[in-house]
Amino acid sequence: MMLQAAPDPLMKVENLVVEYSVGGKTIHAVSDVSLEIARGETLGLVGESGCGKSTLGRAVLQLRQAVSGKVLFDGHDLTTLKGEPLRKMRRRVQLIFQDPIASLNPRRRIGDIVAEPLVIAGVKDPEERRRRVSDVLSAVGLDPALVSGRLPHEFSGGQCQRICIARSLVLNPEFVICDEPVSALDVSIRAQILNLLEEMKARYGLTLLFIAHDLAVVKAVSDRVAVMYLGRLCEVGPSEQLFARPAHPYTALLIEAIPVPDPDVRPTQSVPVGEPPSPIAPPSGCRFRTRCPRADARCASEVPELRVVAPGQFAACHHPLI
Ligand SMILES: Nc1ncnc2c1ncn2[C@@H]1O[C@H](COP(=O)(O)OP(=O)(O)OP(=O)(O)O)[C@@H](O)[C@H]1O
Repeated sequence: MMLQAAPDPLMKVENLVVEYSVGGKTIHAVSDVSLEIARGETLGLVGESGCGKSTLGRAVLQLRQAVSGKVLFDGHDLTTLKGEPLRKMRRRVQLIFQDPIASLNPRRRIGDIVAEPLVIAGVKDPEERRRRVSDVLSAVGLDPALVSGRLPHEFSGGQCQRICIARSLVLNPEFVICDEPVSALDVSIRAQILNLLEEMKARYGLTLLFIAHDLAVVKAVSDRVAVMYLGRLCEVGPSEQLFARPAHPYTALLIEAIPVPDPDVRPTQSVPVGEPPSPIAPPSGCRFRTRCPRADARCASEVPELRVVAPGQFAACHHPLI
């Protein structure tokens, strides 16, 4: 089923399937995922490590080829574009990575790093490049005169993430995929970077796909949230509504496991017991059934489709909680 987020979504993923082949075996990383992201929206994508979040993000950007399915950006199917038309489209879609320090070339100066997308995009006038780099560095809270001539190792993790954000915004993209943008950072500066992303979103009119395993972070920034388990979506809905009344047992367990700031209050339940099954041989029917307290025979034989459980909220579960 298609999940209608807006009459004219900026990004639309249809029945996307992405697999890896390792040692003759197939890893089912993303299986039949459909999603829509409205213009100006932040969609949070959550799930345990290895559930396919990054693979989905990379497949959206065409950094990983999908086995099947479509990725429609502003009406254009990116999976069918090649060469210059794809490069043109890609400039409108950018990615911010988890590890800011590792994603900056240690031998290049900050000014050149941030200017690189402009060079690749063919902005030939050095004066224009300097102006755009200076504008975007100021926007992310760095002084262009002080930082442009320096090397990445002279900056902290938080400052490096600011530089990465500047680099991703220098071409004025419309859509940005933030893949765990704060998980490698010190807890004390995570809020600053999240605030910066919010500010940049407003200033540049961005639409964001925000990938994270940390539900508290996703809750803070997302308009809607999509929950992924072992390559499939299990629930999608407006953020506040989904956190207040989760429908999928997996979402409920993830929410119950969010650490509470008060040390005397312990989470009532931990993240689902045990490790997720292997994506090489995912369980039949509902992939969550082997760890689900509500599973029965039907869950083993029938793949649950995403169905409406409340206005704007969808869950792929035979026994939803609401
Ligand atoms: N390049 C690759 N080659 C083979 N298998 C891969 C590759 N990248 C990811 N995988 C596998 O695909 C599955 C999905 O991985 P992915 O990194 O997309 O998940 P994730 O939810 O983003 O996890 P994490 O938060 O740990 O990055 C995992 O089983 C992973 O081991």
